[in-house]
Formats: sequence, C-alpha cells, structure tokens
Amino acid sequence: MSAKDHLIIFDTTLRDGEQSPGASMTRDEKVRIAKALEKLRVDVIEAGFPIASPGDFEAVKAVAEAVKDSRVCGLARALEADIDRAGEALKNANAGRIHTFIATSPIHMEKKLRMSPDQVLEQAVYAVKRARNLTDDVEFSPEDAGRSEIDFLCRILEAVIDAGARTLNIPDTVGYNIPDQFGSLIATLRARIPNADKAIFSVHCHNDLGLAVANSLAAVRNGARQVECTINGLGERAGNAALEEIVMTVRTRQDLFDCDTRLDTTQIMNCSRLVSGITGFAVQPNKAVVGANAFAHESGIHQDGVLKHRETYEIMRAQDVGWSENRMVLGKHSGRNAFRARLQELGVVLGSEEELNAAFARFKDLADKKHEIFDEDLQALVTETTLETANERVKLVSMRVCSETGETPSAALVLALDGEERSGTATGGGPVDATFKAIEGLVQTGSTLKLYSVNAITSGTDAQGEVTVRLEKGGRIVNGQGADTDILVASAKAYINACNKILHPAERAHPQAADV
Ligand SMILES: CC(=O)SCCNC(=O)CCNC(=O)[C@H](O)C(C)(C)COP(=O)(O)OP(=O)(O)OC[C@H]1O[C@@H](n2cnc3c(N)ncnc32)[C@H](O)[C@@H]1OP(=O)(O)O
Ligand SMILES: CC(C)C(=O)C(=O)O
Repeated sequence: MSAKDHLIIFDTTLRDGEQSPGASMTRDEKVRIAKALEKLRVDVIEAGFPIASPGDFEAVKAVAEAVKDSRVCGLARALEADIDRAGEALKNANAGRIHTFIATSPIHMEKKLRMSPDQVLEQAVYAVKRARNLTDDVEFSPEDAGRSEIDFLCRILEAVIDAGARTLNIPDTVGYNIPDQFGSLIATLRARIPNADKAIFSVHCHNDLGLAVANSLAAVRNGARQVECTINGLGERAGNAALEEIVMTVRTRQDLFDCDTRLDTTQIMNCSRLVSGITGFAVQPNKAVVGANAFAHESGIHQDGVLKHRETYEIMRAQDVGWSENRMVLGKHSGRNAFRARLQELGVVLGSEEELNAAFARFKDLADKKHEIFDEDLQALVTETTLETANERVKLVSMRVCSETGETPSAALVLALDGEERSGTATGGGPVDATFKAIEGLVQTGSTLKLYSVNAITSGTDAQGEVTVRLEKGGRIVNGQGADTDILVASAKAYINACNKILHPAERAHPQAADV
C-alpha cells in the first residue's frame, strides 16, 4: 500500500478569522492562539496582514518570534510596500512565508482594481519576484478565482510559478462555487498549467452558501494539497472553511482521501475554546465537532444504541478531538436504559424494578418541565422516590398558594393522610409560612420549625429548588427535604417529608440528633 500524501493545513484564524467584524485580536492574544495552533501541529499559521496597521505588524512579528514548529505567514497585496512590510515582520521567523495576492475575476479587475488583465498579470509576477528576494517560500492567490475566467487563471498561474511562487492558492473569495464545479476547477488547473507540478495547489473557501468545507474537500479529492481554514470557521462574512471539519472529515473518511494531515486532533477543542473565548464568538451548540452537542445524545433510542455499541450513532470518538468523553443528556426523549445507566454511574442503587419505574416516572414529569436534567436533579429525584416508597403516612395531593401585593398570602392544600384525602387552608406571613401552617393544621405534629433553607440545584430559571426543613418535637430533631421546579411545592414536600419522620418515632428514636 502506498503512503498517503501530506495534506498541509494552513490556518488563517489570525488573518481572515480576524476579518470577522468584532473579532479583532491584540498582539498577545494572537501569540496565545498561535501557540495553541502550534501545539495542534498546523503546518502554516497566517498571523496577519502586516501593512494593515502597526499593531498587526507587531503581532505578526511576535508570532514569528514565538512559534518554532509551524511556518508563520504574512499577507501582502501585490505591492512593493506590502511585501517589504511582510518580509520585515517575518525576518526572525524560524520558517516564514509571504502570501501575496491580486484579484483575477473580471468584476474585481475592472471595477475594483481598475486594471486590465495584462496589468494584473504583470503586477502579480512583480510581486512574487519581490517576495522571492525576501524568502524562498512565496504563496500566490488569484483573489476571486471562483469567478475568474479559466484561460486567464491558467495564464497568470503559469507566470507566477515561473516567477517563483511555490504555493498556488485558489480562493473562492465570495463562496460562489459548488463542490463539483470547484473540484473540477482544481483538476483543470492542474491539467492545463504546463509547470503545475512545480507548485502545491491550495484552496481557500468562504462560506457564503454554507459550502466552504464541501468545496475544500472536493478540491482535495481533485489534487489540492493545502487547505486554508480557520478554527470554528471564523472569517470574513459567513466565515471560512472550519479547520476541525476539514481535518476530521479527512481523518474519518480515509477510505475516500489519498492524503492525511499531521495534526494532533486532541488539541482541537483547546483551540476552539481559546478562539471563542478571545473573540467572544460563541460556538453554536450544533456545530460539527466542536459544538456542545456534537457528542451528546438525548433521545432514548440513540442512547440505548450508544450504550450497547458506541459506533451505532458516533462516527468519531469525542476524546479524539479533545472532549473528555461523549455525553448522555437526560431529557424528555430519554429512555429507561440511559436513566438506569446514569444512576449506576452516580452510584445510586434502587432496590427494585418498582423503585426504578417510580423514579423514571418522576423523571419524565420533571423532564416535561425542565430542558435538561442534571446529575443533581437525579440525586434529588431518587432521594424523593426512596423516601416516598418508604411507607409514608402523609402525601401531597395538590396545593394552591395565593400571594398578591397588599394581600395576606394564603395556601389551600389537599393531603392524603394514611390514604384518606383531607384539605386545609391557612394564611401566613408569606406563601411558605401559609403553606407550612396549612400542612401543620392537617397533620398536627405539634412540632416547631427550626430551619428553612432553599438551594437552586442547578443553574437557570428552570432549575429545581431543593428545600430543607428542620422540625423539632420534644427534643427530637428531624430534617425533611423536597425538590421541585416550583419552590413552594419543594417547600411543601420538604415539610411533609419531615412530618413523616416525626410520625415514625420507632424508626428514628435518636433524641437531639438531626435525622437526615
Ligand atoms: C479577500 C481578502 O480577504 S483580502 C484581505 C482583506 N483584508 C483587509 O483588507 C484587511 C487589511 N486592510 C487594510 O488595513 C487596508 O485596506 C490597507 C492598509 C491594506 C489598505 O488601505 P488603504 O491604502 O487606505 O486602501 P483602501 O483599503 O481604501 O483600498 C484598497 C486599495 O488597494 C488596492 N488593492 C486591493 N487589493 C489589491 C491587491 N491585491 N494588490 C494591489 N492593490 C490592491 C485597491 O484597488 C485600492 O487601491 P486604490 O486606493 O488605488 O483605489
Ligand atoms: C487573500 C485571499 C486568499 C482571501 O482571503 C480570499 O480570497 O478570500
């Protein structure tokens, strides 16, 4: 079997990524990201556009000095001043590259540059030669190649190879191409340019139609050996091809590609979080590879499949891209198998199938009220199930609490006392006070409230409130707990839980000890 070709990963997060409105980075931030990209083992880091500003010049210079294992590149228009500035910024680089470009599409040449094709060709050749005086590693891009005429593209690319360009980067600057078309463009250029074998073909695709990754991969399947991409797909307008998607597609579908990258993919999440943190551009949860849900399973059928054999619903391992592991998210679509598995992971043993079913029913009720059920929710839910199945004499049937500005709060509750439903009402200093008085009026434990505390079990306004109530009677102290998304219901449950303990003295005869 022949060895695979090396697919060069050229990361342009610090240059094209920075062109996203609002994503501009300081010199030190660029150095931090560059160090993370070096650890990811990207081949080339495009650190900026040195002529753009003194700050960007300093940033490219600092990255060139800090990075040793990746090549550092600076962008330059096909102008003497730009090229010289890029050369200056890169002069201390261990390995540097000047990337020069000029637009080749009719619309750009005529309307933007106001130059004829011959003038553009001449300028491109001049720029490449000037850059070659400063470094051996020169890349040339015919900007807007995706809308350029093929004959002119062939002509200008042949000329810049002769002038010394060793990487020819074909940009779909405005994301106009579709995969078949872009793949054929690369194949045609490689076939038609007589000296094509002296250069590496590269691609740089934008995501205006959501096709940047697909177009880049089509190009790779047609002989491109460098892909320009960015972490999290950051970049001008709708962004660039996402590095993580390119790299993981090639790695996962080795059956379709005759090349591979040298990246340490376990560093992908680290880079993704760093770029997102520094730019403030959040990663959408359903983003491929790096989104929070990329390795999360919520629905019962999928969870069951993954628990039985991971590959039923996963084509990559979460750990291979830097997640600690895949995730089973418990929610309203989850099934018993995932529920049981999570309880086992939490070390919770439910005595019987009946207890499991009771806990599962509670879980589904809770899942209808809450988007995501966290481990803490489960702990609370199981505690309640265990308490409930322990032969309780008092149970909450329903409750209604009124609290209105200027009115005395009141509570009306229905409880089952030894199986018989009874209702009672009370008013109080607040809705919780009214609730407790209504319960006490019905149960008549004769105890005194010693402590009341509420905790949010998880974050968010739909979090469950967990209430602890401490009652004292005749020197004996008991603690009751209750949890619910409604803190008044949680309070009632906690009070009733404490009442049940008070009503079972034989089981809990430890005067003065808090019975939790
Ligand atoms: C497709 C891409 O992503 S390309 C990279 C885009 N990135 C950026 O533009 C970010 C950095 N840019 C900048 O800071 C500024 O635009 C600068 C410093 C480069 C230039 O600033 P200014 O000199 O004020 O020019 P301005 O931006 O207004 O206009 C661009 C000029 O460059 C010319 N130009 C554009 N591309 C090229 C090129 N590749 N080669 C030569 N000239 C070019 C334009 O025709 C225009 O010339 P004109 O002033 O004679 O009309
Ligand atoms: C400079 C070039 C490669 C570019 O960013 C583009 O064409 O999108």
